[in-house]
Amino acid sequence: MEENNLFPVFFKVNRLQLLVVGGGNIGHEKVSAILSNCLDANITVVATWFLPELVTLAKTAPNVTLVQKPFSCGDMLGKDLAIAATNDKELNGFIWEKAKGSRVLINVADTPELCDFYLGSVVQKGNLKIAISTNGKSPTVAKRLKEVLQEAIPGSINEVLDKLQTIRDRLKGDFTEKVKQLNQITEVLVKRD
Ligand SMILES: C[C@@]1(CC(=O)O)C2=NC(=C\c3[nH]c(c(CCC(=O)O)c3CC(=O)O)Cc3[nH]c(c(CC(=O)O)c3CCC(=O)O)/C=C3\N/C(=C\2)[C@@H](CCC(=O)O)[C@]3(C)CC(=O)O)/[C@H]1CCC(=O)O
Ligand SMILES: NC(=O)c1ccc[n+]([C@@H]2O[C@H](COP(=O)([O-])OP(=O)(O)OC[C@H]3O[C@@H](n4cnc5c(N)ncnc54)[C@H](O)[C@@H]3O)[C@@H](O)[C@H]2O)c1
Repeated sequence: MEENNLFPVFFKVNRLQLLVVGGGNIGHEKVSAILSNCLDANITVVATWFLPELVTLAKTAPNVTLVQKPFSCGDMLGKDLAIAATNDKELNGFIWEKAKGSRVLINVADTPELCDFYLGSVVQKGNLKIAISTNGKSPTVAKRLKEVLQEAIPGSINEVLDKLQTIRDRLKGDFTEKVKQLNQITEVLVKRD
């Protein structure tokens, strides 16, 4: 079996600078996926034309800038993450080269082998967030699994998290003692009878 070496992390995209090149279906899909997690994400979208839905969406987000022009190397300046989502594979490869030259992490939407990271399918229940990846095998399965988990996890999980945070802040004792107590309190979450 092929190895799955992906290491999941959760980015604070309102503290990073993102570049998306391409404003068609995929550019729109990626920007919309980011904004549904963080409406104040900092995103510059560079494209020769934009899908009207993306123009409408950008108006709802305070830190999204649409720049209508062909991609140029300077667009990579000061960026932390980039997504190449144009319909030109050769151009996407060129954007990848520029990102690597600037040490910017990049996702090339049509070429998983060139991706430093994948976008995940995201389950959200208040403060709980679960990101799903199929190692690029089937984003559709990731989407379906998201639907299953979204249904299965009760909305009350957010209250549980809030209460646990209060308890966590109140607990006295050294670190080991706190961890022991938190594990005892949360044992019910995994108990089967
Ligand atoms: C999870 C999600 C996040 C997001 O984008 O928001 C996501 N794709 C989603 C949906 C989706 N994408 C595609 C379909 C159509 C059916 C199909 O082709 O399967 C559907 C389903 C649909 O839309 O119903 C087509 C597609 N996707 C990629 C390629 C290129 C290739 O594989 O070569 C092609 C073919 C292009 C072509 O043929 O032209 C590549 C990638 N897509 C990824 C993520 C990364 C791997 C994630 C993983 O490890 O599982 C990766 C590798 C890179 C990346 O984009 O980060 C999002 C779920 C949204 C949700 O949760 O609702
Ligand atoms: N990762 C995924 O989830 C996924 C899913 C489906 C398709 N894809 C792939 O993604 C690619 C994009 O597909 P699409 O449907 O969004 O295409 P599209 O035709 O809808 O949009 C293309 C975009 O690229 C821009 N563009 C083209 N040349 C440019 C340049 N020189 N500078 C700046 N912008 C430029 C256009 O202005 C436009 O906004 C395709 O290769 C497709 O196979 C990826």
